[in-house]
Amino acid sequence: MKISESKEWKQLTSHLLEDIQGIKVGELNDLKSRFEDFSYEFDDLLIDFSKQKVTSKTRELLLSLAEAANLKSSIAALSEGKPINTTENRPALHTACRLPASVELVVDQIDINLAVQEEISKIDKMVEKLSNGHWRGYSGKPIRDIVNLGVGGSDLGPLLVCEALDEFKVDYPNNIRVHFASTMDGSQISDIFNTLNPETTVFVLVSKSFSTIDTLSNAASAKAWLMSNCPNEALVDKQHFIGVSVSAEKMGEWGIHPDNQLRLWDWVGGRYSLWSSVGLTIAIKLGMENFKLLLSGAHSIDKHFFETELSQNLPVLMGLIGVWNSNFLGVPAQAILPYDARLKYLPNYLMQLEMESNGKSVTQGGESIDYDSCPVLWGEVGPNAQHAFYQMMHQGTRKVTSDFIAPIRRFSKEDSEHGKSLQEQHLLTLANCFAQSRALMTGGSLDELASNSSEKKQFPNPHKFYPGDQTSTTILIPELNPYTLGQLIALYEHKVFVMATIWGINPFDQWGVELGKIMANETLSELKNAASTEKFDNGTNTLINLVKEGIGKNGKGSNS
Ligand SMILES: O=P(O)(O)OC[C@H]1O[C@H](O)[C@H](O)[C@@H](O)[C@@H]1O
Repeated sequence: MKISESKEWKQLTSHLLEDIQGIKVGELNDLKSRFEDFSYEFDDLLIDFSKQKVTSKTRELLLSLAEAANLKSSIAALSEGKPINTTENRPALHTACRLPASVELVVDQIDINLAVQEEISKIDKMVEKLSNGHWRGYSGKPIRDIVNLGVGGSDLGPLLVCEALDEFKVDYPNNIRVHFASTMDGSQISDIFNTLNPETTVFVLVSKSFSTIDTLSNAASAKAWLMSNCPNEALVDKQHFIGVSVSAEKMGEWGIHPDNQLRLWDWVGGRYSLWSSVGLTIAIKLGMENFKLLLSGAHSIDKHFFETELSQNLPVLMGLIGVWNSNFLGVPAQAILPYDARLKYLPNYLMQLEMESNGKSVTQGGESIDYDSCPVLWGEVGPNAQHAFYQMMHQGTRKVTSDFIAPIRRFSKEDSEHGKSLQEQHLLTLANCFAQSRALMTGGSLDELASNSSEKKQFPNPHKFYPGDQTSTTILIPELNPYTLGQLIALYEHKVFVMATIWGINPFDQWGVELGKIMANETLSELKNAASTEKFDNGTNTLINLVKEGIGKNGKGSNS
């Protein structure tokens, strides 16, 4: 039975019609105990749902929906390593990558934490060798630059963490820096070639499958760059390339030396993999201690998710409210708004996490669903987004729900003038964060606000009127550090799982990305073929033929 046919789903629909429709979220927030009733804490992390359009009854009915969808047993299946990724017949065990070393996790009679810990020691050794200057390039100089070549899940997680925690980077004597190149178009990798020294650069080829053309094409260019400086391929491979993949065979075929291979398992999904050897660049930049703190922050959320009753379980509540917004309130979009520029890659990271996991329209059993799944997610650092797309959120026609994310503490108190000024800037940022969620909720008229009058005008200027009634969740972390960032990311991972479970879909496969890859291969052979093509649709054929004919080569828009 589809979840939309359940009694609990129907009760939510009736609740919407009878109790919620016509109510504005701002009216709910007028109740004195609102914050107390709808905010939750775990460790020092606080989630405030008071600006969501939910009442106690909504919460109660959503929790019943979770029971009806067997959420509890699904959470147990996730934690125990049952093969819940049914289309690929394997477990989803990213949580195993952040287990404390002393804990056993036996799956199919094997303690998989042994394999995890073995890989962590290999990472540790590599970090040590790089940091003490013993890893040397072809000319004997110590390595200074590490370039992560990967895309999607093999790029976004390490990129997010390395950028967000830059202040925690290790001050190596040889001043090691990490860089990222993901796009197949060559722009990023050519910047790397223009700025780094081949003698002191190591490339980390991160690809779970080791067959992703984006990464392999960047890797091929990297090898060509190195070999134009040192024609000894074996030496280049040994001193300048590390591989991270499920397939030792493919890494070997490419030329990755066995000592430089880090292992990944098919039970770690790409977009859930930053906790594994995929996080090598994180460990290099932040050091092993911080990498382990990141893992333990995530593990604290795993324990909370696996062990806490549904009504007090943060990812469960986040997921259920997400379902309520998508399926009952009909909110099609979700904005991710970190009020801290260090989290600038969080929106991109969550776009992949949520939309690649839950952007599906069939159940685990292959049946079409008759309700919406993943909303459209997008985002930007909040203060910048205020000057860009908030206009649409305040006065556009679309419903949007937002996550406002901010650290409570930022700059430590310093007596210097600029220290005080930075403190002020942090307060200014928090003020904007809280004001924007309030403004989205209450709306109002600019004229009335400007005149400080509580009197409502009968005909407010429509251009200066804000309808309000946009919902949001506020997530506050005490401060941004490896532990709290681990918590934040794990929170979202489990929220995605909760939503998938309610919708009955598999969040761990991504068949939707395959068709385009096949078509790109066919298109490439046509582009390379000198004769004009008629193989595809008229529009596509024309685009291909235009490129072959070199249209626009001598016009004003060309400088080649
Ligand atoms: O790690 P790889 O096998 O190279 O995959 C890299 C990425 O590309 C795929 O097409 C998927 O869309 C992503 O889920 C994946 O993270």
